[in-house]
Formats: sequence, C-alpha cells, structure tokens
Amino acid sequence: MEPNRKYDSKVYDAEQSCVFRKTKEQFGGLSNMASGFPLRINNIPILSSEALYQACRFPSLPDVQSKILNQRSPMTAKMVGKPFREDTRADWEDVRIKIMRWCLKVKLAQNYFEFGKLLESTFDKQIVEDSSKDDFWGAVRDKSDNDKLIGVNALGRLLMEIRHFYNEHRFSYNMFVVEPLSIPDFLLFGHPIQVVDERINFISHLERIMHCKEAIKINYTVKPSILSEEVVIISDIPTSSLNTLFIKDKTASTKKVAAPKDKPAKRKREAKKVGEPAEKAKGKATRKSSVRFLKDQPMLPLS
Ligand SMILES: Nc1nc(O)c(N)c(N[C@@H]2O[C@H](COP(=O)(O)O)[C@@H](O)[C@H]2O)n1
Repeated sequence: MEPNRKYDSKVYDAEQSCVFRKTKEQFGGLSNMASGFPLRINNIPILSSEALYQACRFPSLPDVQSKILNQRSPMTAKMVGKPFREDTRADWEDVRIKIMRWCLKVKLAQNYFEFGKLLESTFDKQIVEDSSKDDFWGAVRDKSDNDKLIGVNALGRLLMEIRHFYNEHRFSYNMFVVEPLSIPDFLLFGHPIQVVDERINFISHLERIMHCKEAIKINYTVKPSILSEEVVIISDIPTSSLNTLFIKDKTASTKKVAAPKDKPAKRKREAKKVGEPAEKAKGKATRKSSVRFLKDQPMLPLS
C-alpha cells in the first residue's frame, strides 16, 4: 500500500479469510489492540502497537504521548488520545499508513517468533480486521450478507504486506533492523525516534531456546554506521543445537547447517587423551560459528 492515494474498498469473503475482531480469537494477535507484543522505542517500553501508533499522532505533545503510553490497555491508550485529536500532527492523513507499517515492522522485529508464527499461520489467505464501523483500517460486515466484509481493510492489507516481507526476509538484517521513518518530527518525548536494532536480542533469544547459554560467547562487533554495514556475531554454539534450530525452522532446506563431521570425533580423541568420558565429549561438540546479518540477505550461519 502506498500512502497519499485514495484507497479502494474491497470485498472479502469472511469464510475464506483470516478474520480478527477480538484479541483473544485465533488471529486476535494481529490486532494492534492485542496485548502480549511489547515494544521498545528509544529504550522506552511500549505495551502495544496501538499505543505506539497513537503516540505518533502527537509528536509535539510529549505529555499526551506519556498519557497514551502509560495506559495498560491498548484500547485505553487509543481513547485517552481522543480529547487531543485536533492537535494531531497536520500531515497525519498523509503519514498514518507509513507510521502503521513502521509500527508493524517494529512489532515483528521485537516479537519475532510469536508474531512471525501468527503471520505464518495465515498462509496466503486474506487477512481482514472485522470492524463494526471502521471501514478504513478494517472492513465492515455487509448488512445483507454477513459473510461478506467490505472496506479498505488497510490494517489487514499492511499485515499481508508484512507477511510477505517476513516470508522473503526471514532471518535477515531487514527483519531485525527497522529504520526510523524519514518524515518530519518523528519524535518520542521530544527526541527523534532511533533505529530499532533487534539483532543482539534475537541472538540472545536463540541462546535461551537452544539451552546452551553457558556455551555461547558472543563477540559483537558493530561498525560505526550500523545501518550501512553488516554486523558479525561470533558464537561458540554447540553444533547439535544449531542444527536443531535450523531443522526446526520451516526454512530448514535453505538454512540447515551441516555438522562438521570431523569435530566430534576429534573431540572424542582429545577427550580420551585427557580421560574425559567420550559420551560427554560428544554432547559438548561445538564449533566456531559466525552468524552474519547482511542487508537484504538472509541471515546465514557460516562455518
Ligand atoms: N475503536 C476501535 N476498536 C477496535 O476494537 C479496533 N480494533 C479499532 N481499530 C484500530 O484503531 C486503530 C486506528 O485508530 P484511529 O484511526 O486512530 O481511530 C488501528 O489500530 C485500528 O486497527 N478501533
């Protein structure tokens, strides 16, 4: 979806689509009103993509932003901004789609596994926000045919765009690094919104799910301009865990890492020399592994 053009309304078949209305429903996590997808901008915790989106209306009113961001419920975050709507940034109609897309990218980068899985679960079906009256962000049930939803469904369409992005750029630099929008006054509490960079958090998450925390040593080298340069993360990851991880992932065919066959045997020999039990040595087989994030390329574990 491109900003600055009049959007066309579409008709969706509810039965054939992934529809969300309530946050606790199957696809409810796709709603900005869903809890459980926390964000962090400029090191400020934000409880939902709705709160972030609404805060972006008021870049020159930090007090209103604070009020919005202090709400526990995403719906209340939207509601408390309502009395200030006339102070919404002047170009809001022109930038709101861009801002919503950016919010969703941040939601994905910072909730990679949960939100990614949810997007994946929609396969290539239409995603539609079922709304009682908002036919811009969502679509509204047709009065004469309840199975039809009619509206611009801007949120659903952005989610489908994000799903495509996720499928194309999985484990890529672009997935974890979300640059701020180049629009005037993209501010939070008076400060320019900074790049969101989730690479280290993602790796830490991998460490946790691979249960090999103590075995991992991360040496994080950041070049001064992280936006234009790759970052190399070097880890000592147990080979078996790395394999498991990538085999578990649906992209295993392209991301699978072949275990270096010589290493366990070598370690076994070494272990024998020092009297360590062979079984233990085998289990501990590790290798130096680099995980490299390259702009526009998948993240590839390199041997
Ligand atoms: N009022 C309301 N209730 C819900 O349950 C909703 N899902 C929404 N829609 C969301 O509101 C956001 C846009 O709000 P404004 O354009 O600023 O009014 C967006 O996240 C919609 O998905 N609204």
